[in-house]
Amino acid sequence: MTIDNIIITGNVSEVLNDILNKENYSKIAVLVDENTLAHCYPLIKSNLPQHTLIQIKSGEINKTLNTCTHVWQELTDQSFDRKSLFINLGGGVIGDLGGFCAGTYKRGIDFINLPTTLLSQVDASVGGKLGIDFNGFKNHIGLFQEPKNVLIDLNFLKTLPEQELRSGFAEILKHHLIADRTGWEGLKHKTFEAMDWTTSVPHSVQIKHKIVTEDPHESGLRKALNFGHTIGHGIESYLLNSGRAILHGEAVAAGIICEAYLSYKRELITEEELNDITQFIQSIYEKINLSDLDREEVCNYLMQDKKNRDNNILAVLLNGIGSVVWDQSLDRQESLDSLVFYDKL
Ligand SMILES: NC(=O)c1ccc[n+]([C@@H]2O[C@H](COP(=O)([O-])OP(=O)(O)OC[C@H]3O[C@@H](n4cnc5c(N)ncnc54)[C@H](O)[C@@H]3O)[C@@H](O)[C@H]2O)c1
Ligand SMILES: O=C(O)C(=O)C[C@@H](O)[C@H](O)[C@H](O)COP(=O)(O)O
Ligand SMILES: [Zn+2]
Repeated sequence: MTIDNIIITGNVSEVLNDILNKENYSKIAVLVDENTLAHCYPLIKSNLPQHTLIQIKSGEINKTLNTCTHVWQELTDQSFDRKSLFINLGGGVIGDLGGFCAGTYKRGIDFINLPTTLLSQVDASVGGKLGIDFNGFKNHIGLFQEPKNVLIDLNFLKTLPEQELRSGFAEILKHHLIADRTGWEGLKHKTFEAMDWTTSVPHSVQIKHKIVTEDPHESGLRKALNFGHTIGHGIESYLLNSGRAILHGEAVAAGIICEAYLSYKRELITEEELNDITQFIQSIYEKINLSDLDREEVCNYLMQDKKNRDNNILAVLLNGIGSVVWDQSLDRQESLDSLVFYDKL
């Protein structure tokens, strides 16, 4: 299946080779971490023309400027010029950071995303949001720039740990809640084990692609994709910076419960809809334990959310299932209340 520059294939190596044969890149770099080097690189290696491997350490904790410096240094040492190509072979951390490095090196060189996690296949590789964390704030420094191509191959998922699959599933769930009411009605009765990635990956890619095509730079509609992320990023950032890191999707799942609760409090969804969402998420994700003090700390992080304006926290809430409203002003007490609701589940 192909949507614009996104190709879903069962043979990523061949498709990549075809693309490279049509271009005349001066040099090629492939960015990996230790896991994608071991599990994903073997799937593309034999068909790749001469290239340089650049390796970084895995994990959100390394999505930082220091890691970028290492990448830019390698490109510079090996005289990569503006006709070079950068290939991101990995999950969302590799895609966000590698895309940021490529998009800024000599003011930008082409890059191709080969997403290897469920989360990056259904979300992070699509839409050109690139960046790194700074001073502990998520994606604080970055830019919008589209990859030349996104090549999605479900074969990569065969080696992905189950916890990572569950994390990626949170973004699939988000896509249903913000844009597909009918799909949610079917999904909510399923177990995680019954999920079929061959249908749900293209479905999610279609939803995300449609939104980012309409509003690439997040002036309005694209904020829908941030549902669950106001509180979710607060939880993720706080726990990362206090040495208790959890996965992005795990934080987003908790954020979805909190923001669904806020939607219910504003009478935007019914109690039954809220219950369906919380029960479904509770059946898939372990509860994140947050003390009173932790919840206060999480709320401090909300002040740096990129959707804010004039020091107002502006969240995205559900407006019925399958639809959202954005720029919804949120005060600290409401945010705390939503975290208390989550805690009491
Ligand atoms: N740009 C966007 O639109 C966007 C969207 C959603 C999330 N994100 C970002 O994406 C990041 C999370 O991405 P992620 O969940 O892919 O995490 P990740 O990139 O950290 O990858 C998860 C883990 O799986 C390993 N791995 C990757 N592919 C593998 C494979 N096929 N087999 C075995 N191990 C493999 C990685 O080495 C890593 O340890 C966060 O930083 C988040 O902010 C960005
Ligand atoms: O693509 C988008 O737009 C999203 O918001 C997708 C999110 O799942 C993703 O986590 C994104 O990186 C969050 O963006 P941010 O602007 O809140 O950092
Ligand atoms: Zn996300």
